[in-house]
Amino acid sequence: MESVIVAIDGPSGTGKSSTSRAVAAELGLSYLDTGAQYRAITWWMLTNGIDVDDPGAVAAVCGKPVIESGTDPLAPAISVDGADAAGPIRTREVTSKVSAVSAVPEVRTRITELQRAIAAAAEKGIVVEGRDIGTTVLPGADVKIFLTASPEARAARRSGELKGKEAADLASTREALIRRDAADSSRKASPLAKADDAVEVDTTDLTLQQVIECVVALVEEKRAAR
Ligand SMILES: Nc1ncnc2c1ncn2[C@@H]1O[C@H](COP(=O)(O)OP(=O)(O)O)[C@@H](O)[C@H]1O
Ligand SMILES: Nc1ccn([C@H]2C[C@H](O)[C@@H](COP(=O)(O)OP(=O)(O)O)O2)c(=O)n1
Repeated sequence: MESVIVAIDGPSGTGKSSTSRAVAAELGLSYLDTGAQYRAITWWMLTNGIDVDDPGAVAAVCGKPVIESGTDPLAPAISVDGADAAGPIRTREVTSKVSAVSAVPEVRTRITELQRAIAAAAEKGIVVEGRDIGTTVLPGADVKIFLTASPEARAARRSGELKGKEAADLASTREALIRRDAADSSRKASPLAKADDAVEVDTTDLTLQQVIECVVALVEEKRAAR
C-alpha cells in the first residue's frame, strides 16, 4: 500500500496527541509529536541558562541541542543530547515558556527541517501533529485535520491530567491555555492556523473514540480514492 501522510493541527487540549497516536497505531503508520520537539528545545534552553525571552539569544544557540524523536505510536519517545526528555518537557515551567521559544524563526526553521526528514523516512506513512503541519511543514499532506473544542472542554481535559503539586484549578488552567493559544496564533513565523484544505472537526461533544473513527474514515476514504 502507498504511504500516506496525515497532518493533525489545532490548539491545546483538542485531542491531537491521543487521536494521532491511536490513528497511527490502528493504520500501522509512524507518529510524530512536533509539540514535544518544541518543548524539548525549550527545556534545553532553560537547563542551559539561556534567556528564553531574548529571541537573539535563543536563535544563537538553537542549533546546538541534538533532538531525537521516536516514531512508534505505542511508545512515544523524545531525547535531548541522548538523555530521555519525556518527563521534563511536560513541566509547567516548560509549558509557560514554549510559545516564546517556538516563535523564534531560527528555531522553527531548524525544527521544521527535522520534521520533514522524519516524515520523508517513514516508509508506510506518518501521522504528524502540531500547529503548522498542514500549512507549512507538510503542505502536500494527503489528509489534513484541524481539531477544535470549546475552551471549557479543553481546560477540563487538561486539568484532569495534572497531578499533585502541578495541579491547578480549572480557571487558571483555562487562562493559561487561552494565553498560549493566542501567542501561538498571533506569532509571525508559521502561526497556529487551519489550512484552507483541512477538515475541521469540533471535538467538544465527541468522545475520543468518535474522533479517532472520524479521522480513520477520512484516511481510508482518501486511500480508496487513489
Ligand atoms: N474527545 C475527547 N473527549 C474527552 N477527552 C478527550 C478527548 N480527546 C482527548 N481527550 C483527553 O484530553 C486530554 C488532552 O488530549 P491531548 O490528546 O493531549 O490533546 P492535545 O494534543 O491537542 O493537546 C487527554 O487527557 C485526553 O485523554
Ligand atoms: N507544530 C508546532 C507544534 C507545537 N508548537 C509549539 C506551540 C505550543 O504551545 C507548544 C507545545 O505544543 P504541544 O502540542 O506539546 O502542546 P499541548 O500538548 O497542546 O499542551 O509548542 C509549535 O509552535 N508548532
